[in-house]
Amino acid sequence: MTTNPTPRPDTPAHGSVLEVDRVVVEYPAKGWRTPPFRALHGVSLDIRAGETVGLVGESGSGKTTLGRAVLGLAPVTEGRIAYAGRDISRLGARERRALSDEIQVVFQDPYTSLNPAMTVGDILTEPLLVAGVSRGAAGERIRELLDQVSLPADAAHRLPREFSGGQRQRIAIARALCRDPRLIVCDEPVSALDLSTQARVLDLFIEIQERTGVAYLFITHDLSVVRRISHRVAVMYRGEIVESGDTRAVTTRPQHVYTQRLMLAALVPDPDRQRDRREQRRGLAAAGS
Ligand SMILES: Nc1ncnc2c1ncn2[C@@H]1O[C@H](COP(=O)(O)OP(=O)(O)OP(=O)(O)O)[C@@H](O)[C@H]1O
Repeated sequence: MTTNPTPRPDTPAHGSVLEVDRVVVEYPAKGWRTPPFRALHGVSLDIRAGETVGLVGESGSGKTTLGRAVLGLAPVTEGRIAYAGRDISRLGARERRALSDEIQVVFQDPYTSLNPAMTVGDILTEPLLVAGVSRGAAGERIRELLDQVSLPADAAHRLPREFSGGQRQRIAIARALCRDPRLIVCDEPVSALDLSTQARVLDLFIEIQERTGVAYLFITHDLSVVRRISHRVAVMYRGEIVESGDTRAVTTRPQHVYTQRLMLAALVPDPDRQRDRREQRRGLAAAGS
């Protein structure tokens, strides 16, 4: 991250919002000759109220699968996932829908996660009406939500395609906030954004958390993002959490050989990121001139 090096506050000392206890996820076999694919091998993790836990690891290590298991979108074969002390590992569709007041998601791609045919107002109204909020109260809430994510009130009348990637991600965040969730699964929510937009959207996540006390399971492959946003970090490798702890400790003194490799890989300059940084520096120079 380029801006705002302020460290995250201390880990909040509240009870667990989410407890993942030795969870195994197996995806069904593709054919009768192949066995089911075990994507998670007994993963344990907890997230406290108001806390951000970053989940890092290489592609295919199981980060999204864990997020999907929390959301009830991947089958929990063994183990238990508890939300506020209640087992949510194997809920029926109706119970799961009721839980969407409490657990929400922001996906990676702001270009596909919003219905292109709906105005922003309709996108935000839908979950409110489903929750039984009146149209009048929904209108008021939408103005409040747009203000919270720093979008103008007239955004409600426009379509997603009329917004930039960063603005679309703000709309997705507003949608996630509609029903005051206590936990948001954020699956690579800034990966599709350029560096300066990433920094602003991360600041928005942090500001919302400080105001509402929402907790984040923050999935990312980017260590600079995890350092910026997470109180604690868990490192995944081949379906297991191989190391976890305070972000600063894990990222400055990694103990597991895989985490050490991940840190070393992050030091190798990435041509796309260098180009981003050059463009950002040019933009800042132009703005200052
Ligand atoms: N629906 C599915 N059916 C079968 N296998 C799957 C399914 N979804 C994911 N997998 C497999 O599970 C493993 C973990 O995938 P997952 O998407 O959770 O990893 P990830 O760490 O999030 O990767 P990325 O960073 O690339 O998104 C991979 O081997 C993947 O191929």
